[in-house]
Amino acid sequence: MYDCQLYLVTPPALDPVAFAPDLARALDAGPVAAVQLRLKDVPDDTILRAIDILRPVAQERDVAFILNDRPDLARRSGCDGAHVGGEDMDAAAARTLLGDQLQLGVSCYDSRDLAMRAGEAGADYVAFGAFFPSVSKETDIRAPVELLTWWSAMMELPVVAIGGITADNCAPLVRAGADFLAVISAVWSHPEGPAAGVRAMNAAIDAA
Ligand SMILES: Cc1ncc(COP(=O)(O)OP(=O)(O)O)c(N)n1
Ligand SMILES: Cc1ncsc1CCOP(=O)(O)O
Repeated sequence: MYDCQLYLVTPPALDPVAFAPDLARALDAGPVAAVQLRLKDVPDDTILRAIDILRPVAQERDVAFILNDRPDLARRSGCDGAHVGGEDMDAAAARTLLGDQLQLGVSCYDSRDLAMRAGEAGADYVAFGAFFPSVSKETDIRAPVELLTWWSAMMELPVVAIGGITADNCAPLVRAGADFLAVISAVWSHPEGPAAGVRAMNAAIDAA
């Protein structure tokens, strides 16, 4: 059995009030290690309102609540951490904004160099991807599975795999040493609903 856990990233353009019961049902179908709130191109007060509504749903279930892109807002709103990528800020700047206590995740795409530097700058996990074509985010990057093998053989720091991951294609990522599988559509667009999506992903992780 591999030690790999599910990491949920929220779907785009969500209404937090309508989404909260879906999130609760998905987490109750767990285990889920973390939820990342990922809202793009919206004002700060929209992000803060979504945090107010959704953060307790995760934290009451002992699921870490991570904010995408905005370590500054994460720190002042009770989130457990923030996730940043190359277009947001570098890992050291994010660590400074978060302080010592909150978790920092850093997107490293398919770059070994970015990952090494993120680790040195105080990341709590590095993320590689996209591993497969994603309907949720356009990207030409295709991270090879060997990146996970290389990282996990060499480093203690946890590694997240993201991008087009489904119950049908995740086994090689689990076997290659991914500590977390981050998904959007495999859960939120599952034909039988998000709880079924969580159950299918966890069954596939267990079967890997
Ligand atoms: C867990 C995780 N990994 C990677 C990403 C992608 O982050 P980024 O490259 O900053 O792109 P956006 O998500 O901001 O579009 C992520 N969000 N989460
Ligand atoms: C945020 C992000 N970064 C790389 S791919 C991706 C989207 C992941 O969503 P999905 O699991 O639907 O491919």
